[in-house]
Amino acid sequence: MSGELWERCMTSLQSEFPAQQYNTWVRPLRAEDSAGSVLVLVAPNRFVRDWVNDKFLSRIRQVVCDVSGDISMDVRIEVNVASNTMMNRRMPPAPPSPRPIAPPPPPTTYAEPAAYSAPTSNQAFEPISEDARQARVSIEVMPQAQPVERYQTPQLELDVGTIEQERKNIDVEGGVRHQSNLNQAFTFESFVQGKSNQLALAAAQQVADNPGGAYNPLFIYGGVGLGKTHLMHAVGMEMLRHNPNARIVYLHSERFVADMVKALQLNAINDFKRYYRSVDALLIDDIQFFAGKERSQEEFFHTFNALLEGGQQMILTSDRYPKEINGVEERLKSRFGWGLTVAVEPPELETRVAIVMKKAEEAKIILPDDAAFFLAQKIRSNVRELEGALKRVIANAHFTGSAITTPFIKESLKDLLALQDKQVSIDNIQRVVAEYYKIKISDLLSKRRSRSVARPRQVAMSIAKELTNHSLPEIGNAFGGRDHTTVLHACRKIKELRETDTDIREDYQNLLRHLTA
Ligand SMILES: Nc1ncnc2c1ncn2[C@@H]1O[C@H](COP(=O)(O)OP(=O)(O)OP(=O)(O)O)[C@@H](O)[C@H]1O
Repeated sequence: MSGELWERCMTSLQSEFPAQQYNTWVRPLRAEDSAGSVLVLVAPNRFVRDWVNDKFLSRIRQVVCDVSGDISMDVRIEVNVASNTMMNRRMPPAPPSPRPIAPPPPPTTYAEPAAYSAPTSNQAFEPISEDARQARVSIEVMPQAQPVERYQTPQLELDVGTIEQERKNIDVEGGVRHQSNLNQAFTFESFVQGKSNQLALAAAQQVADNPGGAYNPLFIYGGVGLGKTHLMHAVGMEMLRHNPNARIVYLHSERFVADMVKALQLNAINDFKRYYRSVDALLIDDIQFFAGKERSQEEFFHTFNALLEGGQQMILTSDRYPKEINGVEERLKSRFGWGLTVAVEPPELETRVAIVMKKAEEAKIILPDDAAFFLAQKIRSNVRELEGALKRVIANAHFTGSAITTPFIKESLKDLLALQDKQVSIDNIQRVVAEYYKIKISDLLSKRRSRSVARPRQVAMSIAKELTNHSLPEIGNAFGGRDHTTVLHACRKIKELRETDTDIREDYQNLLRHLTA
């Protein structure tokens, strides 16, 4: 049986499985050419193999029989784990850089060997002196820095107000000084579990308990402000709890790029390489920012291979599924999927309520249930927005000395809520959806049934149901006098498509974001 047959089976499975399940369990399976009626699938790790064997094997077999036209059902599926040899085959030695970098002009104030004082920002990597390298000294007794040019990389786009730099976790080992940049508030305990994130949470916990194991790299993807960074830090914090000396480095991918550019300028690329290859765990956020940065991708590719071979854990996040990141080399994208890829979805109302309550508890404020519910119902775009709204309410309550109640929230967030109420009318949804799909509003209200109009209409109806308080008959009426059952059908259809069709899911997210921003 051939890989080509499996490709066709995958297409069929993609249309029937929810996207998250498909992406996590089916998509990483590769077919090996095999003789007769045996289909050999290769899973990236034991976890995926066992899960597929347990939950999906009979369905996969059925689909293989259907697609191959084997009505006798005489097909055997074997799921194996990628062997080391296979992994090695898939990791050929990297070709030389296609674009050799011209040596940078010598910096005027740079003295060799470089010596640096303790980091002052949350940058991850700083070259240190040869003396320090040989001495393998601890940070407390590091020789004072010479006045030399320092890395002045831009500040990370993080909530630095809440980030406590973990200077404790700076160590010098083999001449490399590590700084984790972990946010101590982002732990598993402070992460609220819901349907939208339970798989990602379970995977993150597994990685924390068994770093460098079967789920390497762990790739977490999903929309803005949904907890990807939080989960990634939680793994790092948990690993530190198990082993306080673990060298864990978190950084935004822009930081990796900036550090690399500086290292090139300062002729310190070997220090840069040594730094990133000597960690126990490397956590890189928003990997999509590597798009178009070829030299950084090249460097990261080598780092990635070195860490994987060394059994060091990597966790990566992105706003989209690895294969869908444009401007990133194929060889990197395929490597992103070698471990475990999990999605975080926007939380449903109950989870939003639980998150608001948790954040209120952390801030030590009393938030009545109805007030938490009100906030969670009103702010749906993402958790960061929700948290921002709660912070505003808390600040207002401190300032005025008032108790936090639903009327107080309404008053405190008057402008925000007015803006939302104004924006999220059915008229506005129709306008935004029509613009998005480049059709006329009148098409949405018409009787036209072509796919190019019918699908956007269903999307618009479904969003109207989600974002407004209008009843199904009211929504039907607003869409050219349609029956409430048509609206109900549209909502069901779009819900189903959001789980199976990446385009619709992204369209829907984009529209929601736009309408609730
Ligand atoms: N399930 C959750 N439980 C508790 N807090 C959460 C949860 N999800 C998100 N948050 C909080 O929401 C805020 C934003 O989360 P985070 O920064 O992890 O989002 P993100 O997905 O990495 O976003 P971006 O793509 O913009 O980087 C953080 O303060 C985080 O603690």
